[in-house]
Amino acid sequence: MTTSNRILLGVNIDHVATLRQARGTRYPDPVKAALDAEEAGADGITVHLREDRRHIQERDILVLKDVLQTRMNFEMGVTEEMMAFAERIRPAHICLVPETRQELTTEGGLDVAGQEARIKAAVERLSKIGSEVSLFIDADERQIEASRRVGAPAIELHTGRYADATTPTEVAEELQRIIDGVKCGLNEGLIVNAGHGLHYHNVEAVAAIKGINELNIGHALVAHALFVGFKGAVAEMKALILAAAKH
Ligand SMILES: CC(=O)[C@@H](O)[C@H](O)COP(=O)(O)O
Ligand SMILES: NCC(=O)COP(=O)(O)O
Repeated sequence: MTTSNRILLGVNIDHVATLRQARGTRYPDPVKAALDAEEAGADGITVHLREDRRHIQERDILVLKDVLQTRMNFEMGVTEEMMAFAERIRPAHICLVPETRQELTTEGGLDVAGQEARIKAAVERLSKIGSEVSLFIDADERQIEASRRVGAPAIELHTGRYADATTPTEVAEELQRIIDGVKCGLNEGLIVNAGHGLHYHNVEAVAAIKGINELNIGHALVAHALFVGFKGAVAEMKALILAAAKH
């Protein structure tokens, strides 16, 4: 079991593309954001090619594939279209996420326990291209155990419920759920990442959990970048999580 204090920051650039797609312009370019993020200390770049293409486009992924200095974490729904695209791109990391067309954002984790055969087949197929496959799941023992059974080397715990919690009791309960999930994942021999809805005001408690490998953060960084620039936003977040992880 790993319990090191080292923690990585994966910068999700989806919402740079959201702004571009709002007007159908060529700017702002998520590729530039990715390169700035790397300069500011990002350990990896996360992109979610949604089925409805509301933000990231194929072009973004193709260019990123050629220019990234770090590594790409490609988030995708479990569909034949995405599987074929991933096989073409061969990203270092792939995170399988649940997707419904109408959702505002990713609501809840992938139901691995409820569709083990389908997810196992996807993990096997994507592992063959050399990608490290991760499953975006709720911090739920049943889902974590199923993730190990289907052969995924990594999981990403969905921190959205923690981020959305409003009362101190609710925040403490949701944080505890993540702490227990990390412990369970490590006991199952999995690499444990976390993300969704993390912000400058709520990230420290999660970064302080021993054994988390990487936090994936996007929306809050893009929002803060409006005021301090993308490099500044990433550098601030990186400093915050490294300091929290040291304690
Ligand atoms: C899976 C995940 O948590 C991110 O990819 C997130 O989904 C990106 O933002 P949207 O959900 O708004 O597309
Ligand atoms: N997988 C979570 C992610 O990449 C970033 O989510 P958010 O910070 O944009 O909510």
